[in-house]
Amino acid sequence: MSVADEDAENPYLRDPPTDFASVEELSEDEAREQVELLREAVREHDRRYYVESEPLIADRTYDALFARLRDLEDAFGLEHPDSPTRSVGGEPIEEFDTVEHVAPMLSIDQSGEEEDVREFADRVQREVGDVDYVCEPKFDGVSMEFVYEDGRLERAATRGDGREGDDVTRNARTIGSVPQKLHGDYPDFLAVRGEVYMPKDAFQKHNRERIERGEEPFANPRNATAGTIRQLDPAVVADRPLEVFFFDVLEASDLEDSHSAELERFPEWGLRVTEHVKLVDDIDEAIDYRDRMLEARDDLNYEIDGTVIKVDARDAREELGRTARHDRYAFAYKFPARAEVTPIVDVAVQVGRTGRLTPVALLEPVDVGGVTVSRASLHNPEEIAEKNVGIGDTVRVQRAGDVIPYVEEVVEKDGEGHYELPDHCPICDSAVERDGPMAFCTGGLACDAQLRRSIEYYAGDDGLDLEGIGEKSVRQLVDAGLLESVADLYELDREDLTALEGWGETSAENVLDEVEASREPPLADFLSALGIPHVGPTTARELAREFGTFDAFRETAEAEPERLEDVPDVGETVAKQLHEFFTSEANAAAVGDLLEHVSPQESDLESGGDELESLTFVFTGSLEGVTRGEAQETVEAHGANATGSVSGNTDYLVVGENPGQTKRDDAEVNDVPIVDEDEFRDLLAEYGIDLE
Ligand SMILES: NC(=O)c1ccc[n+]([C@@H]2O[C@H](COP(=O)([O-])OP(=O)(O)OC[C@H]3O[C@@H](n4cnc5c(N)ncnc54)[C@H](O)[C@@H]3O)[C@@H](O)[C@H]2O)c1
Ligand SMILES: [Zn+2]
Repeated sequence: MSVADEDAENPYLRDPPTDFASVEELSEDEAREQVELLREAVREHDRRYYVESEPLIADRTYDALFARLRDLEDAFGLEHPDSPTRSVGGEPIEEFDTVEHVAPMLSIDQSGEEEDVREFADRVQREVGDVDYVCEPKFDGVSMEFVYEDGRLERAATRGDGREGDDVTRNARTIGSVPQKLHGDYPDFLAVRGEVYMPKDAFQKHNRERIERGEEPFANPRNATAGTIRQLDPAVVADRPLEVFFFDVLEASDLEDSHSAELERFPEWGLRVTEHVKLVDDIDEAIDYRDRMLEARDDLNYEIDGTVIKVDARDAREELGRTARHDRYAFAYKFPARAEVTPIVDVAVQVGRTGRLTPVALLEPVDVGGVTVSRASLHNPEEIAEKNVGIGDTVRVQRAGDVIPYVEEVVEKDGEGHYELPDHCPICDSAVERDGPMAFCTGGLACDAQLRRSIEYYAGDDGLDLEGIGEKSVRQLVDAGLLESVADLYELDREDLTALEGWGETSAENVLDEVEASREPPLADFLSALGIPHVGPTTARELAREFGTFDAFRETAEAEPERLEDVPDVGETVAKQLHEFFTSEANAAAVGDLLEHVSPQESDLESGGDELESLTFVFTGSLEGVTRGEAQETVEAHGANATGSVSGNTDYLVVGENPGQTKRDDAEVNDVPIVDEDEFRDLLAEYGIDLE
């Protein structure tokens, strides 16, 4: 079954409900059915959360689904050993060796309600009498096992499914606070549990760099940590600031008789422990502790999502035992979600393709409409001034549709005045100029950010769609000095490419083939690929239809821009943009360079009929008799759309030699028919269209 089918049937995958009718209102059959769907959905959420580090839903929502599943299983006697309520989420992933843990690494029973905490304490009291509790922050990071033999770090593994995890020892060795060797009088054998995390300030700094480099920032420090610890290249891990707090002994050749005594020895051995550990002698104090930590939360340099209350004495712990999912001696008292209102920690500046600077607020992670966000757009300097937003202010964050969240208003003003954009570009240091409400870097293609984005755009979906040339490879090529202009794409050679890290013969060959095949692009694609502001694929198609050749179009744009306004989609602003683009010396030179390598074809968009109207095609890989561009042009000439990426609206994915994997995956997911070149030709023939 494909994911698309699952989505249609399973209501608990995307935007699931969090309120449920009481379990008594369900018939047994209904309960069974809901349990099945919930299990399937929870497994999928576990996979996305633990394996992909890209959850689909907010933690609160997940918790609600999980609680519902458990309630139904309890109420209708539907417990089953394979249910996700009976295990710890997160299958190990293939790229790492799988290792079995010294002792099971379980989850913790948890709730945000005081009454549940008291119920936990009552049960402990009933089973083992009065106890002391150790209270600790509940770190929101990635749980790991560390095994020391004769004081040496032998192994570090992720929690995985609780029994087996991924061996990430090489990565863990790059974390400064993970000792390679223990000090003092350590036990011969020691397996400890710790939480690896990214400190908040380092997270914001790292996200800031990602934003400024044009990469997708991480949603929150936990995702950043999970994504980092599973990096295959330890050098990448070493580059990212991770830390660890150790918080439990899993097993040791020599054990103290209480958890607190154990924790006291950790620092002697060189194992880092939070200073916030507190030993208390009743549950009221443990509840007070949580309330105090909730207040202290924003002042800590690490994310915590609650506190953990643990029975201190080892014999009482053992008597309490464990379920398949959690140890019964501990309980997590969770914090409420931070909602929509949050402080701005810093501002990063993103430089776009046209040099436009977009200030992005870096936030304390906050829940907005069920999704954790840690950055929000501030749009432009004028808006910042109007809203009077500054670093340190507490703001309300909103999301509109799927676009990135934005800062709506200041709720609490911390200082005076508002954030001012730098007067030099953070990437290339050229002067920044204001144009109306917006600010631009004047560096042009001398600005690495603009250069990279222009190349990405040229090679992207709205441009010539060169597979294998994306954000990551462009950065690599620009950093290596191989691309100083878009036109340099056509000067790449095999030796340059294979010398780059991570490039093999095949990937180099594929990229060179793609570039080679793009030398005679359809005019519309070429116009769109130039990345002229306001000229996307649709407008480009209209322009191509109107002018037929690149030269005819350019001459008009240079000399008679008013005439451009006759073209559908083109108004005064766009006409002016086009005129400015082609009369700018830098752009004229860049286009001139490109035209040394590329000859846009004369457009024959007018010539066809509308036989294929309402169909959308996507092409991948190289076709035999024609270039991909020509095939696109042909279907477009007959009224169809040709787009760069597969979605639910795509009708056919046409697959040639060396096709891209992403498009095929997307087609599978969206149930889009995949056809090869012959089938494609047959299809056209049915409409009386011949592909030359
Ligand atoms: N959004 C989603 O789709 C999704 C999917 C799966 C899980 N989740 C979220 O993950 C959480 C459940 O995951 P979990 O099973 O890892 O539980 P958890 O992370 O909430 O709690 C258990 C973990 O707490 C950690 N921990 C931190 N500080 C600790 C301390 N001082 N002492 C002991 N342990 C400490 C341990 O490493 C342990 O792995 C829930 O909050 C759930 O919402 C979300
Ligand atoms: Zn710049």
